[in-house]
Amino acid sequence: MSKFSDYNFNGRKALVRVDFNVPLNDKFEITDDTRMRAAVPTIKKILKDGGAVILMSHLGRPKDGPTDKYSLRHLVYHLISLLDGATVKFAEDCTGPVAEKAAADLQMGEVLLLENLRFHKAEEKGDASFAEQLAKLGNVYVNDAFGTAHRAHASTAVIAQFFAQPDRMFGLLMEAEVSNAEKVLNNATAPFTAILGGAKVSDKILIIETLMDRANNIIIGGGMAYTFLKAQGKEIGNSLCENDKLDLANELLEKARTKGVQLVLPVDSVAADKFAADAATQVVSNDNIPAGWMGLDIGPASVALFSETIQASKTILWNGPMGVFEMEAFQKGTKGVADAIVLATAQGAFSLVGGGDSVAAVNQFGLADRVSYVSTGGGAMLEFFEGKVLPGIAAI
Ligand SMILES: Nc1ncnc2c1ncn2[C@@H]1O[C@H](COP(=O)(O)OP(=O)(O)O)[C@@H](O)[C@H]1O
Ligand SMILES: O=C(OP(=O)(O)O)[C@H](O)COP(=O)(O)O
Repeated sequence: MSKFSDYNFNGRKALVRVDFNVPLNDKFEITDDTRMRAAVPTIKKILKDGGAVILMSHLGRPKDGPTDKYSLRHLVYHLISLLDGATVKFAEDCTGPVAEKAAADLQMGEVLLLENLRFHKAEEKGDASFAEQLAKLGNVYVNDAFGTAHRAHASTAVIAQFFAQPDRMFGLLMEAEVSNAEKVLNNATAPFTAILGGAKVSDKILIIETLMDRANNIIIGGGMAYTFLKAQGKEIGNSLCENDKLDLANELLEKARTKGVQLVLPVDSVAADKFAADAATQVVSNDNIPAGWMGLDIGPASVALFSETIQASKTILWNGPMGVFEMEAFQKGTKGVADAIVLATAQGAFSLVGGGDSVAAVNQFGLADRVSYVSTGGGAMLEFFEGKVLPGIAAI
């Protein structure tokens, strides 16, 4: 496999898959640019060599084609500033005549950002002819999207077959992420605690079973917890829940018991009467969320319970906020868990925090430099720790 730093991009148009799936607020402002900053060294090296860069990414999970909310156009000005004023052009589509003309007109030293790949259903389907159309835009392929390496999509995995060696490779971010994750995986000291939360329940619940082979403790908070609580017969009101995963949740609770893995669930929640920053709130025990209310954060007793396990751990892996930390009323749980991880780290534990929103939370609290490693990948990092070869890595 060719090594990115040894490759000379002079005169070449590099098609670079990045993960620019950054959080945006309702004014389309970027609230955390970690993933963009993390891709800058790769982009700069190609430009410095005398090459041109064509960036491909997804943003969010658009369901019905092009929508302004999910347009990568919102990222252009910030990208220009991160690249010290380099020329950044934008193509309104990632394939077809618009993209082809923009790529053909692109000059060496310039950057072209393509519109959201997921505006085409073919991307997530891993459609080979869509991948081939993307591949035609450049003459070398660089995968720097660690955060999306667990997806077998057209731009992350299928596209690689259209580039022969040495014209396909990982970028600097992907190299660094994989090497760090390998180091942690091979040197993890017990007790090993995985902390899961967030809102991508149907995806990430599937990871728990394999994680049980590695982790001594699995803490489950955030939106992920309520499927487990409901499976235990608790009243969760309108909290986030995957009703078709209730049996799986019960099986996982049973497997944890059999394997001697401590699966820790929240004991209380900050319940809200609506999903809004100005909602009425109350702290309730988790068997008692009133009908019509929803758990939007873990409560103080849960923070204390989780902190105890975290502080007794030597290796800590965290993906998924404990609540809707974007709203002030629901950020105490995430902050409390972050504080416990920082304390454990100061006492010698190795802590790895990953995922677009989890990293945004840690940055928001000013704690990013007090954990051992911040990863751009959430689901990707978890699947790596399951021992899987991620499709984006295998394809290269
Ligand atoms: N109890 C909850 N109910 C609804 N959403 C939640 C809850 N707890 C956390 N979230 C949301 O989960 C989102 C992050 O989930 P996810 O994408 O899985 O994390 P990451 O991006 O770190 O991998 C955040 O936007 C947060 O508001
Ligand atoms: O944000 C991401 O993953 P994460 O929420 O697990 O950190 C990646 O950009 C992948 O996005 P996806 O989960 O919509 O495929």
